[in-house]
Amino acid sequence: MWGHVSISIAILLASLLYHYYFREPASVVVYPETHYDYIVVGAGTSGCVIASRLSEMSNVTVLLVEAGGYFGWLSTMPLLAPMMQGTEVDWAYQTEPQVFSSRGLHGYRQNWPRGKGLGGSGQLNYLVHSFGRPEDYKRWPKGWSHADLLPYFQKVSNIMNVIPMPEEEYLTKAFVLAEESLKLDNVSLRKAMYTAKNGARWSTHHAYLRKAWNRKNLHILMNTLVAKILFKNSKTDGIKVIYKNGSVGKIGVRKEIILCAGTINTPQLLLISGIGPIGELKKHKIPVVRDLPEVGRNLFDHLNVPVYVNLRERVSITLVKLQTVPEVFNYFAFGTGWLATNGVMGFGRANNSGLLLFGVASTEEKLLKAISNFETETFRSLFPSYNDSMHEGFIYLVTCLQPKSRGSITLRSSDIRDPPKINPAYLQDPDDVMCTYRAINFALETLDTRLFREYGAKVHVPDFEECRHLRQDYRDVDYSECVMRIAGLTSYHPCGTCKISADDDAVVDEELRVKGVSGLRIMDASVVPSPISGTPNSVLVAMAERASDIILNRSSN
Ligand SMILES: Cc1cc2nc3c(=O)[nH]c(=O)nc-3n(C[C@H](O)[C@H](O)[C@H](O)COP(=O)(O)OP(=O)(O)OC[C@H]3O[C@@H](n4cnc5c(N)ncnc54)[C@H](O)[C@@H]3O)c2cc1C
Repeated sequence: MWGHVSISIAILLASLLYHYYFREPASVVVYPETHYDYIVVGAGTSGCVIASRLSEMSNVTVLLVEAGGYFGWLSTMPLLAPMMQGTEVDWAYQTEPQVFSSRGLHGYRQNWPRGKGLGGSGQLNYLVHSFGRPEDYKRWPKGWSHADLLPYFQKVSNIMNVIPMPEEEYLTKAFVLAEESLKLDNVSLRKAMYTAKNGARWSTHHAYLRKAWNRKNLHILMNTLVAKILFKNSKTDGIKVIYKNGSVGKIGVRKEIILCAGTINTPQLLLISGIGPIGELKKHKIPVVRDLPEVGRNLFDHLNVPVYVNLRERVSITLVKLQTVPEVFNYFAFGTGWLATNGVMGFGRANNSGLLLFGVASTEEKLLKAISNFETETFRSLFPSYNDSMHEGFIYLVTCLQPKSRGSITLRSSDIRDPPKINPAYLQDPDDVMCTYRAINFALETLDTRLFREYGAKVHVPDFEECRHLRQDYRDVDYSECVMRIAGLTSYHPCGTCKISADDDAVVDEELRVKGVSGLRIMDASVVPSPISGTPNSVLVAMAERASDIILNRSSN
């Protein structure tokens, strides 16, 4: 009898799991209707929030169009996120060769991964949570001040399940305690926060879209590329789409199209649709709908300098420690242990200097070289643990939080399938060099504190041929500059290419409406007007919540 009961329970559990994970949600469609009230382009961090909130109104119809499909199980494990880069769920962009940076990377190009599929880059990212600093928003236009966004930040912290790194961790403790000993202004060294639930990734795909994807008034069209926005007398008429099989279609819109395709693809789509600097449109023989000179400009990103710190004590995460049976068992049975985290233990700031403490000592050469695009010599020089999976240490990712360099997105061709030209112009502004140098020194100062000294923390100084004529010491500004121009890496935070502003030079107004046309808004990282002193994902979720209220003419609740 007990045998039958166990089998029945097993079948019940299996069918529940199957239904939870594999059943196609009712909103997913293959053949869309001819018209919708709202069309949301891109199911990434922002698009999932917008589509979910708009479809709460049962009297409107919403279509969410996404170029990719579902992300696989790998995306659920926080620590394995880098393994998805370069796969079919990544747009796998590369920047143009950089003039002022990236000298230790193949072709002087940075890899710029972007998520492709339900959840977008939020399904590929490292889950670090931050809302930046209140003063960041002083430069933002009306309606987007820190006070305006605060109710949304509070709401989002719950919905996105923001949690801290585990309490008992050695490196976190050393990092947080270091704050007391530092004689720096506005310093804060905190335990890193991230968005996860029961050891698994928690993105807007989970927190918003999954809650909405059985609604009758929401349709989700996957594996479909939006190729162009169509206009009739400067008012949006619909979208031109390319389906997976290559066939082309048109879908009409009654109220609004909301672009949520991200910092790179949103300006690309606008340009191809005839909205952008007239010179760029003419160069590609694109009929002009609206001359908007700022489309694609104002591109900014944080440039991270990886500073490796050797440790004497066994207090970091090494590959050997990760591959033990209890570690793997604890993850799969209880959703705990290092595999359940993103490995980021501390997040620090002192004025415009930023620090992330990544506690994984081992640097798996094949994977990290593939994702960073580092040349072998650069990689081996930076990371003494490249061939030793037991080496103890950690990586400080050091950054200037308010970079001044600005780059651009321009077209390679008028075909949406051709990747646009990405030029972040890292370190073009000399102030960014000094700002990054100060951040490196901030990192060094944290190491000269009690617990880090007890752990035997000692900074590793890379021996780059190009910097050998200089004093091999990060405290030497010329040496630090040399290293940052060779080894600085994207932090994956590009924003700003369709900035919000009340000024004439803006792409969208304070209500996110694209200037000079009607029925078109943007809500994604491209509208962020100036850098956030932290990570952008949670800020975008809050902004998308506010954008939904603006579109539906609701107040915050
Ligand atoms: C590797 C990596 C690590 C990161 N780590 C962090 C972190 O730890 N913390 C943090 O806060 N931020 C992090 N970020 C940044 C953060 O994830 C992004 O800023 C955020 O996800 C951007 O959201 P978005 O809505 O602007 O665009 P996305 O989330 O990129 O969404 C855009 C969506 O639009 C779709 N799309 C694009 N073009 C088209 C088209 N023509 N037709 C149809 N669909 C289209 C895309 O496929 C995608 O799904 C990271 C990013 C990456 C890539």
